[in-house]
Order: sequence, then C-alpha cells, then structure tokens
Amino acid sequence: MRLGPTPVERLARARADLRMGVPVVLGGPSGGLVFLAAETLDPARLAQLTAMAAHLTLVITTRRAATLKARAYDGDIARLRVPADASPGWVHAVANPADDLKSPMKGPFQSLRGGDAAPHRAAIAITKSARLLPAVLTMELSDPAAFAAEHGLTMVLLAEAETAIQASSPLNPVVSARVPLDVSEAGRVHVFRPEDGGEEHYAIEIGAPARNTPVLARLHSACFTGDLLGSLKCDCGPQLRGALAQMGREGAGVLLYLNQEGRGIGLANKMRAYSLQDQGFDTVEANHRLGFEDDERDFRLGASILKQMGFSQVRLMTNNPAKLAMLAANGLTVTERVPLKVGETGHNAHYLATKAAKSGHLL
Ligand SMILES: Nc1nc2c(ncn2[C@@H]2O[C@H](COP(=O)(O)OP(=O)(O)OP(=O)(O)O)[C@@H](O)[C@H]2O)c(=O)[nH]1
Ligand SMILES: [Zn+2]
Repeated sequence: MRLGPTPVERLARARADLRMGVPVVLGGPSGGLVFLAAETLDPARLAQLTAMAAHLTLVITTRRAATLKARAYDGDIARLRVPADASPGWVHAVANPADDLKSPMKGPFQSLRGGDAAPHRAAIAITKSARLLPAVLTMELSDPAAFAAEHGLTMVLLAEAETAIQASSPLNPVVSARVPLDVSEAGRVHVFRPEDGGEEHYAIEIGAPARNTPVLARLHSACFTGDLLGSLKCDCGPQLRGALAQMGREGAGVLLYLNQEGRGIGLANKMRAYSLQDQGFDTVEANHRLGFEDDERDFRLGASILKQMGFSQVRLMTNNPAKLAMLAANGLTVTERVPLKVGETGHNAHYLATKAAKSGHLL
C-alpha cells in the first residue's frame, strides 16, 4: 500500500482547499478542469485565471439558474460563460442571492450547451459537500495532471469523485461513555466518525434498550439555533428535549444527533436562508434561491448507526415520511411512527405549515 492519500482522502483535502479559496483540479477521461468555489474566490486568483484562459465558466445549479432566468441545458446544472471583464463582485452576485432583490439585473447570461458537463456536475457536488454555496468557477485543462503538479494543487479523478459522492462513507464507532442526563441517569453518548473526513455524529442511548424488540428512536438533525439558542423560528429544540424526555419516561430509547445542520447545507447557508426568509421567501423557496434542494441530508447515516448499534426494529419519533421511507429502504423495520408535535410558536407556525404543504410532513 502507498502512504499517499486514497481517492476519498484526496476528496477530503479538496473540500478543505475549496473552503479556503484554493483551486482544485478534476481529471476527466480526456482533459479536465480546475475549479474554485465562487463563494471563496479572491480577486488575485480570478485575475490569474482570467489571464490564463480564453474564457472561464461559472457553473450554478438549475435551482439558482431559475431565479436568475438563465437557461440550463445540462439537467440539474447550468454552465454560464463568464464575461471577459467580470469582477469578483459579479461572480459573488451570481452565486449568492443575498442582493437579488436590491439589484435584480445581473444578466443577460450566455448558457453553454453541448460538450461534457460531468466534471462540472462533480465540481458542484464536491462544493456542496464542503457546505459552500453551489457555484464554481471553472477553467478547462488539456493536461490536468501536469497543471496540478505545476501549481501544487489537489487533484481528484472524475470517476473516483463520482463514486465517492454517491457512496455513503463508512461510520466507525470511536468511543462511548456514560453521561447522566436530567431525563435519565442511565444516559450514554456514543461518537461515530466517518472515514471521509466529514462531521462526526452521535448516538444518545437512554437506559439499556433491548436489541431484539422495537426501540423508541429519534433521528435528530443538528440545529444550532434551535437546539442551543432556543430559536423560535423552528421546533428543533422542543423536539430534541421532548424526544429525550419521552425516552426517559419509558426508560429506554436511542436518539441520533446527526450533524447535518440546516437540512445538510451547513450553518452559514442556513443563515443565508434565514436572511432570504426575512425578505419574504419560505423555507423551501429560500433553499432553492441559494441553489440547493429543499433537503440535502443523507438519510442513510441514521440507518447505518442504528444497525451498528444492533437495532433492527424502531418505533420512530417523527413527522417526516421521508425518514420512515429511508429507514425501511436501508434495512430497518419501522413498527410504529410516534408523532412528535411540540414547540409550535407564533414565529414557526408558517415554517411548520410550509413543511406540511411542500415537504409532505404529517401534521
Ligand atoms: N435549510 C434550512 N434548514 C432549516 C431551517 N429550519 C430548520 N432547519 C434545519 O432542519 C433540520 C430539522 O430537522 P429534523 O429535526 O430532523 O426535522 P424534520 O426533517 O423536519 O423531521 P421531524 O422533526 O422528524 O418530523 C435541522 O437540521 C435544522 O437546522 C430552514 O429554514 N432552512
Ligand atoms: Zn431548528
């Protein structure tokens, strides 16, 4: 075995590079591209790339293109030609909807069609997984390996990236320890670490739930604002505490705390979504304007942790039918849905109604 990084490890490096504004090279079957996240693009690197290439391309998702009224010829993404005199401000404004209402006219855009959009699609997926806005500046390369070596850049092969993006990284148990909780003195926290350098996830086990009967379970997605700050915009805090309290009352249960903040878009993007909500958009529209789908979570994580802990049957506390379907599709038996209706406030009534109307949440 070589000591050097595996494809999955190179992808983890690529995510860290993108977050810092360092370009990443994608090698395709014939040529490839170098790309930068639009969000972290700095003026010096834009000037360098502009000097190197006849033209640059800005790739956005079709969700974002719809708001910008730009044509999308590549299914879920659109490739826009970058004007020769484009400033960093232009790139940021196309990527980030913050000022859409203040300065609506950014176009007209010239969308590219034909050619191979697979590397562009992979670049968007890698950038999303780095929890950055899904918009990337790209330059075509005829010899990606030589370019990466010359500039000391991380290079990932397209096929390897595509495989790693589809796969769910294995999650390994790291440690577990007793933590007495107010809901039950018999609390235990387990930490799981993915092999792809992503966020760790936790399981909070209450009591000693039997492995051969259905366990009272909750899949909770991290919500910094709701869980910790007591935000009134959502129902996460009361749901977290309500679920733990019920497990305490029944004497047994397992709550998975999945670090998929903001339905998988990260806290910075969730705060961008909140800003858009203050401009009048609902929770789903805000995600779309940012270029994301309504829900970017990987629901396979929860199933993987439950199975590793030895559970095969659950009584799931949720109002979200997607979670029920996901567990069933990943080998768990959901014997019962336990509704979790707590924490409705004047501030979150519209949010909860939108989730019911647009995301199929059960009331
Ligand atoms: N993008 C985005 N995420 C939000 C918003 N409000 C809350 N969230 C996130 O939504 C997630 C809530 O997840 P869950 O508690 O699993 O709730 P759920 O999918 O609605 O399903 P159940 O609560 O099980 O019925 C958390 O990650 C929050 O951070 C929002 O307006 N935009
Ligand atoms: Zn929340």
